[in-house]
Amino acid sequence: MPEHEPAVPVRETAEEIATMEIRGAATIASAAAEALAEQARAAADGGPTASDPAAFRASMRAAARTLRETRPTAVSLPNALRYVLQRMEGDDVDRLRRSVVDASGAFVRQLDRAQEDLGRVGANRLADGDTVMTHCHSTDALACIEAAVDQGKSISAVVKETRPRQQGHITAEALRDAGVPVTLIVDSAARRYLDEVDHVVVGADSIAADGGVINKIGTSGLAVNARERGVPIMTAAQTIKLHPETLTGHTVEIEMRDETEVIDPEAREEIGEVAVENPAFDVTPPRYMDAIVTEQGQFPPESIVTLMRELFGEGAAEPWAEP
Ligand SMILES: O=P(O)(O)OC[C@H]1O[C@H](OP(=O)(O)O)[C@H](O)[C@@H]1O
Repeated sequence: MPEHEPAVPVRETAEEIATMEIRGAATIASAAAEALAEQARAAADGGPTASDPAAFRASMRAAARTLRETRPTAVSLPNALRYVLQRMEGDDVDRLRRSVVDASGAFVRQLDRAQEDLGRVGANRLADGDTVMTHCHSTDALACIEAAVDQGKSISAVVKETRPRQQGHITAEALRDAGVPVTLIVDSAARRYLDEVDHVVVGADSIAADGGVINKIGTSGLAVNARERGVPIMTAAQTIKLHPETLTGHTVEIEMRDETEVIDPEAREEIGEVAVENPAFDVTPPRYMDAIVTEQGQFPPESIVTLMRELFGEGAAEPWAEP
């Protein structure tokens, strides 16, 4: 089987995911599904892949591998690739192309619907007059707060800036646009402000079979503090965040990012011989999380395995693997 260089839009999307120009687990998933549709169009358009179904399929698998290799932690990415590639079918290139483009469109529509549905579920947990605390920027978490506002509830927010990349700024802007009064704080002020907060709402990049929540670094400390203060904490996560490989004992790889996100080169030079580490995510044990809110309703973290089995079976196929 010849090596296939993915089409330009796939390489561009992969680069944007790796550099976090495209970021957030749900956004990464829809960008990856759309990139596969672009690959299908390009592969059907010319060259050996346009007339050879086997070459077309191989080019789709190669594109999926390129996208898969960008970032390791958010399972929404491989789940998106699986969804599209498992629906690739047909004996000729035209049918194959159509099946990929249709599956990609269906995936993205499903993603949007799921976010709307989970938003309503999460909103039901919030009461009029509540103050919520957020961590990082999660479109699933925002959907819950925005749905509560749409239900006519008055909600305020304490937004953690979320070092090192300060995605909290994106959350602050989004909430401000939704008419939510926002107080932006540094991460280390979170415990102090928990006394003024009714709910903590976070997203997830992956959810493990034991109910462990893998989310932006700092989530686990926030959850432990919230429990100590008696503030309920929920994770808003569409079911594409469920990590099927954890059903068979695999752990979720935590992405380690570059030290330049933590410290600028000049300060680094001055500090000299010390190690700098930059894990992007951590794991919150299920006992510190009150609920996982999905488009299928809310679940105690320990029971999420039942939903995972129902949706993903016992394993996780890798339809992008080389034959
Ligand atoms: O899918 P949605 O809810 O938008 O985001 C889920 C999570 O993805 C983000 O990761 P990163 O910023 O890509 O590292 C954050 O950890 C956020 O909580």
